Amino acid sequence: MTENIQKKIEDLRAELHQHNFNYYTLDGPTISDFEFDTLLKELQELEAKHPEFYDANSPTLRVGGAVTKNFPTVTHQFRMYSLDNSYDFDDLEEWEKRVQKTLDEPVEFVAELKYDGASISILYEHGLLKEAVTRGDGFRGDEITPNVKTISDIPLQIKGDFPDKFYVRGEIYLTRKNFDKINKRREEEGFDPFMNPRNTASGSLKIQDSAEVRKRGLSSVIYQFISTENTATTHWELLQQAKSWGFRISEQMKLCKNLDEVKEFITFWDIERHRLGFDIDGIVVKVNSLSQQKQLGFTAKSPRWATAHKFKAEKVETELQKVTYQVGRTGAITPVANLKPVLLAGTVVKRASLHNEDIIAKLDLHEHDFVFVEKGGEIIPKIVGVNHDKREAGSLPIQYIKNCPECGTELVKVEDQAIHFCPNDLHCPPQVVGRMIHYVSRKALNIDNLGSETIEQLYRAKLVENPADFYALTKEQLLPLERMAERSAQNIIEGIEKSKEIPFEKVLYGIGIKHVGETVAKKLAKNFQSIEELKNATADELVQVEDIGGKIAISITAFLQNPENLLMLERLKAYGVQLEAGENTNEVLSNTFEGKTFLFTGKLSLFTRDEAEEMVEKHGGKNISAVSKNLNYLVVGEKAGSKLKKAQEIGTIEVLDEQQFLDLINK
Ligand SMILES: NC(=O)c1ccc[n+]([C@@H]2O[C@H](COP(=O)([O-])OP(=O)(O)OC[C@H]3O[C@@H](n4cnc5c(N)ncnc54)[C@H](O)[C@@H]3O)[C@@H](O)[C@H]2O)c1
Ligand SMILES: [Zn+2]
Repeated sequence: MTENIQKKIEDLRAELHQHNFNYYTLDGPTISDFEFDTLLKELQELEAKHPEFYDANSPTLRVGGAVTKNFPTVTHQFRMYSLDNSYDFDDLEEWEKRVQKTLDEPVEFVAELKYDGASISILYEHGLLKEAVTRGDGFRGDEITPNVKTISDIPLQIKGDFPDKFYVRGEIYLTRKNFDKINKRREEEGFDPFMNPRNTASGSLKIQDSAEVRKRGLSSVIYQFISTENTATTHWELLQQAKSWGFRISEQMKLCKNLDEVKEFITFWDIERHRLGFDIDGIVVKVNSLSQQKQLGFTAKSPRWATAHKFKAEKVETELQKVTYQVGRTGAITPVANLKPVLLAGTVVKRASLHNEDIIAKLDLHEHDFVFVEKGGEIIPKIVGVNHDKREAGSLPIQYIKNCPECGTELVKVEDQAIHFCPNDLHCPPQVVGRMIHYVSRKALNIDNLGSETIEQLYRAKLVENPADFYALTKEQLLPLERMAERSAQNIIEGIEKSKEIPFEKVLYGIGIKHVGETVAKKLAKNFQSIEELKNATADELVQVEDIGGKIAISITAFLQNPENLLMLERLKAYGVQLEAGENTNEVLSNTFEGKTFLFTGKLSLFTRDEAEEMVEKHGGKNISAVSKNLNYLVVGEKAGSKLKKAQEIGTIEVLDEQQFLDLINK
């Protein structure tokens, strides 16, 4: 019997460790928070009954995250804790009773939204942002200062009368609007969309390139202020002070005289949260008085002076009417469940994404099943289960389609992805239209008077089939289109004409080579002076360029070998579109570095990474992206990590500091 219990405890610990890893390190949880919390609670109860199986490493006693090898590790001066949580009011009342019992005096609470993102601790010294660190394992975290500095509502310097040294703690999160924007861009660039704002926010903070982090549009909210100086006596006041010094605090906090007021706040936001522009997963309740907080103290994992009341994802049952399939502009197929309309989380839901074939199989979905639909962290509702009791005898399992619903081409399934694609990228209607929409988009050829609707009309009227056709359009052809006025037709023609001045790198992005996003296009244009040069490059040569891996290289060569694409490029060139780099983007100053490869790592202080790479190129060298035997020089800034170690192991790579690099140029 005890053996069984010990095994049960150990299995639960192992399982929870794995989920922590999926959630914190991979940003890809495989179960819902509710399921996770239920397992954790089960373990907690078993451990309480069986103290003989105590283990300091148990997930019940430790914060779930970890430090990574990708950033410098920093030890927290003040530990970062987790929060006890629960899904019902009984537990909240229990918590209040314990608090009252310890304090034996009136207690005030602050109720706050529990923002669903990633926590951060930021150190300020003399009013300047000094260091930003993730929670990690609670004792030590990843130092991600450059990434946090890109977040626009986090002040780099503050004004007022504040302690010389203090920490603010807060949550970094993504608004739904910015989350949608990111996914739209990913779709345009041929990547899978991200799952939900929380994982995307957390993942964004771990990107190595802070310019890329900036593009994500992260937000912050500060919910704790820590210093050794006493500037206030309550948590509430501290936050108001923080606000006056320039920090963003939540607009929805409430000071509560008693638990009933807390409950009111919780009940209100359980409904109203759907109208916020961001995700919350519950309400945090804190004891307001700082001296009372001190008296209450901490358990191994959480403060006793705070607790979280979490919201359950709403779940409803409805009937599956049929499964249809959408073809995206990149050719990706998305199965969609069409549902009998049902009210869920404040909106009427008629459709739910089924993501891919594997998910349909895992659900074992049959025609006309009654399904459970949930709106959790994801924006789009998802089907989480089937009510087997209501399944009609003899109903058939859903069969995934074999051919493209738009053009009939047989679908392909990419090896390492669960998704099906229509490979007919040049003639499948949504893909043809998608490519033209991409071509005129702001970051490509920027023909802003030409909207997607007009492009669809032009395509239906058989006036355009690929970007080169735009340049043959006349005003007379545009005028008969629906809702087309003389003036807008004129603007479109002028916009098309003006796009001939758009530089090569943007054209490269615009022609829609799969996996060639903005950054890759820039790198390509830097390394290859014209489309001709690019055509002549082999896949091996392409992968020498930083940021270009095998998958991208193959996609580029395939694109540039296709006769239809070549014809389109010929025509674009004939119309005067820039298919060569302009002058002096790549002037060569010397050939000092000819045949030599460089890589920069760590925090650079004499120049930025972009400047450094440009210097290498201007002196005839090449930048590569990984440490290998092909690398000649590794230039290291402050806090260089794994790349330096690897270079030292290889042994043939010369390691330079920034000054030595400059000296090398001048030699
Ligand atoms: N689905 C999974 O596989 C999986 C795995 C691990 C963890 N989880 C989820 O994460 C939870 C554990 O994570 P945790 O330790 O970060 O606890 P938590 O997320 O439940 O609570 C602590 C965190 O809340 C955040 N927070 C947001 N608003 C706040 C506010 N106003 N005041 C204070 N803190 C605020 C802070 O970042 C803090 O670190 C689990 O209970 C589970 O729900 C899920
Ligand atoms: Zn198709």
